[in-house]
Amino acid sequence: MSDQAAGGPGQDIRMESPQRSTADETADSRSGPTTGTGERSVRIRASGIEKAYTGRDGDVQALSGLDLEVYDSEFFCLLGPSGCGKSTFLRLVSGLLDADAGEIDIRTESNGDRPSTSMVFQEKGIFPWKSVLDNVAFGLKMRGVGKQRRYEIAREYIEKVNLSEFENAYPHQLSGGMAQRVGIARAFANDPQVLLMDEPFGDLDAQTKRYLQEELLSLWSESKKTVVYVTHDIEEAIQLGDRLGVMGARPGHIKEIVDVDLERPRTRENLDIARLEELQTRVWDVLSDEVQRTVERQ
Ligand SMILES: Nc1ncnc2c1ncn2[C@@H]1O[C@H](COP(=O)(O)OP(=O)(O)OP(=O)(O)O)[C@@H](O)[C@H]1O
Repeated sequence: MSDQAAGGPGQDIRMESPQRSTADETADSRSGPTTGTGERSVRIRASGIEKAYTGRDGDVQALSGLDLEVYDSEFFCLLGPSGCGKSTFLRLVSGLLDADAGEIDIRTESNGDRPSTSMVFQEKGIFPWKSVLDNVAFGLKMRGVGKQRRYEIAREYIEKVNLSEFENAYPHQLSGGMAQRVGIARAFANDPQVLLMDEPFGDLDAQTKRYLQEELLSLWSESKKTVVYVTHDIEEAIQLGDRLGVMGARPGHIKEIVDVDLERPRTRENLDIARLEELQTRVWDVLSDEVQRTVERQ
C-alpha cells in the first residue's frame, strides 16, 4: 500500500468532485473572518447534501437535505447520535467521498499550494513504518517541500506538541495520546485551509483527552484555522467549539446550530458554570430525541 493509499491525518486531499468546488479567495475579496459589512465570511458551504451507501441489506441513506455554513477561522463542532452521518459529512468535505446530490463549496486561498483540507482520525492515522519526524513531515513531502525545510517545519510542530524527545521514535513506541499528538502536529504542519477532525480523542482517557484538547486549542488560536470537529461528547463540544451543529438521526441533517457564547480561554477560573450548564441542557434537549430515535431503530 502506498503512503497515499494508506490515508491518514495530514494527508493532502486534492481530489475535487463535481459536487465539491473551491472558490478562489482572490476572486472573492474577503480575506478575514468578517466581510466588509461585518458579516462573518463563510469558509465551507454545504447545501442540499444527499448521500446513500449500498450495503448488503440494501441502501442506507446516510445524509439527506443537509445544509451547513462554517465560518472562516471558527472551531465548529458537529454532534449527533451514532450513525447519523457525521463521518460521512467530513469525508464529503475532504473529497474522500462524493455526494449523490447537493454541493460543498470550500473557499480557498490561492497563495502557494496549501491543501484545502487535512483530516485527523480517531485511530490508525499515522504510518507505523515512519518515525515521528517523517510522519509529521509527510504532507509537506507530498507537496514537494525540500527535506531541510520540511524537517524544520515538522520539528517546530513536534515541539509545539511537546514531543521533541521522541522525533526519532516509531508509533509502536508511543502511547495512544502521543500518537494522536503526532497526528495533530502533522495536520497543522501541513497547513491546510480547513482542518477536519473525526473524534480524534475518542479513545483516550479523560486526563489525556483534557490535556490534548488544551494543546489543540492553543494550536488553533495561534493559527486561526477553520476546524470542523466531530464528537459524541457534549461537554467536549462546548469546551472546544465556537458553534455546534447538532445533527438529527439518520438520514443525517443539521437539526440545530448552537452558539457557544462562553469566553475563551475556557479555564476553570474563567468559566461561567451557569451558562455552561444551560448550554449542556439545551444541546441535550435537542440530542436526546434523536438518540432515542436511533436506539429504538436498533
Ligand atoms: N461504507 C459504508 N457502507 C455502507 N454503509 C455505511 C458505510 N459507511 C457508513 N455507513 C452507514 O451510514 C450511516 C452513517 O455512518 P457514519 O459513519 O457517517 O455515521 P457517524 O455519525 O459518524 O457514526 P458514529 O458516531 O457511530 O461514528 C451509518 O448507518 C453507517 O452504518
